[in-house]
This record gives sequence, structure tokens and C-alpha cells, in this order.
Amino acid sequence: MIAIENLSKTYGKLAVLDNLSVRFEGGRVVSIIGPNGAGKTTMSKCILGIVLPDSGDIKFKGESVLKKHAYRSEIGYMPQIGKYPENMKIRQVIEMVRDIRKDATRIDEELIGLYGLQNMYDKRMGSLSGGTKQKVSAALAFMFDPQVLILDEPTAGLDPISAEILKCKILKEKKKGKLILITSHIMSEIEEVADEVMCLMDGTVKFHDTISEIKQNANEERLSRAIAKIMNEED
Ligand SMILES: Nc1ncnc2c1ncn2[C@@H]1O[C@H](COP(=O)(O)OP(=O)(O)OP(=O)(O)O)[C@@H](O)[C@H]1O
Repeated sequence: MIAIENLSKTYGKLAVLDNLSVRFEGGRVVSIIGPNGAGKTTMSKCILGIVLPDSGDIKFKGESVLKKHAYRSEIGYMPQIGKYPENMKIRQVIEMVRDIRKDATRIDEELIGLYGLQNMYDKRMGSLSGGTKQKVSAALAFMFDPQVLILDEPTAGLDPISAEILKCKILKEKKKGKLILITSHIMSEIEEVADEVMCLMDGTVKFHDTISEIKQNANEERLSRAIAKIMNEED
């Protein structure tokens, strides 16, 4: 569904993405891992069109997305830290986003219901706890039933029950054929929801395999050990 081809991005002298090529198919949950600063968020932002690469291409359903906008309505994004106008109430934020996306025909309010956000509609964003803000971000990411979801450390700050709700939602949407990309540092969570793991290191793909392939390749039962072993291998 998404093909990244020879993508490069530098910030000053720092090569964050270095000739990166990778493909992601629908009906899969892919966990994007890698050390802090490896370029995971930068890659996601390139897919979303928030960051423009220096060279290379990104194709969505076979068509280049560079300098295009329409495809973005097919991608739901949950940022690491959602930034919202402090004075706006939850209700107003949701209404504003729905107003921007008036064209949307399919509205999915399941997470609003499961998180009980209606009961907090009159709270201002600036007064919300970090976890509640995350719930608003999650509800917005899934709201327009997008084909692709990009979730940046989605359960960070969520209590265990709320994290569980999100993981169930992710698996439910995957079954509909959606592609879900998740950046996460939590190995147990990756093992629970992901089909594949893509590891970014030094701006390029260190490995991109299914969970069972990773364990097999490293000859380790535990995913965290297997990943640590592969990441520490010399090229
Ligand atoms: N707008 C920017 N200007 C300059 N440098 C940037 C910018 N955005 C990101 N970087 C740098 O690019 C590198 C990759 O950042 P990125 O946020 O993509 O990493 P990440 O893999 O998502 O990290 P983390 O696991 O810590 O979230 C970092 O060194 C970061 O400081």
C-alpha cells in the first residue's frame, strides 16, 4: 500500500534518512523501532507530507504522494504529543476537525464512546491530563475510518485499560485490511499487536521481518532479546 523509495532527508549536516527503501502492505500492523533519533518520526512525517524529503519518492497505492494533498485524507495520524489550542473544549476540537473533514462519509466514533470522552466534552484541552489528551488524539486518528494509521508511541501515557482498548481497536481495524504503522519502544506491546517489525538505524533499514522470523534469525525465544541481538550485530 505504501512504498518508500530511496528516501533521503538531512537536517543541516545530519543525515536522518539515508536512501531508505521499504514497502508496507494493507492488513498488517508494522512496528517501527530504532534508537532515539533514528528517524522514525521523520519517516512518518515524510509519509504524511509534513516533512519534505531531499530526494526519493513515496508511493501510496502506486502513486507518488510528493507535493500532493488528497491522499492525506486516507491517513489517520496520532502524534507522540498532540498539540491543541489550550482554550478549546474537547467538543470544539472534535467539531473543528469534523468541519475540516466535511467530505468524510464514514465517521467512526467508537473510541469516543469507549473512552467516555462525551462525559468530558466541556473540559478545556489545557486542563486535560496527558493520558486524556492521548485519548482525544487516538479518537481523532481513527475518526474518519482511514485506510492507513500512523501511530507514534500511541500507548505512552495511557493507563493499562485504555492501552488495552487501543490495542483491540488496532487489531480490529487491521482485520478490515488497513495498514497500521506504530512506533513503539515497548517490546511486549509490539509482540501483542505487530505482524512485522521494521528497525531503522543510521537512516536506513537494519531489518524488516515478521516477529517469528526475527526470533528465528536471532535464535531467541524472547522478542526483546532477539531484537537486541540483531541490533548489536556488526554489518
Ligand atoms: N525539524 C528538525 N530540525 C532539525 N533536526 C531535526 C528536526 N526534526 C528532527 N530532527 C533530528 O532528526 C533526528 C531524527 O529525529 P526523529 O524525531 O525522526 O527520531 P525518532 O527515531 O522518532 O526518535 P525518538 O525515538 O526519540 O522519538 C534527531 O537527531 C532529531 O534531532
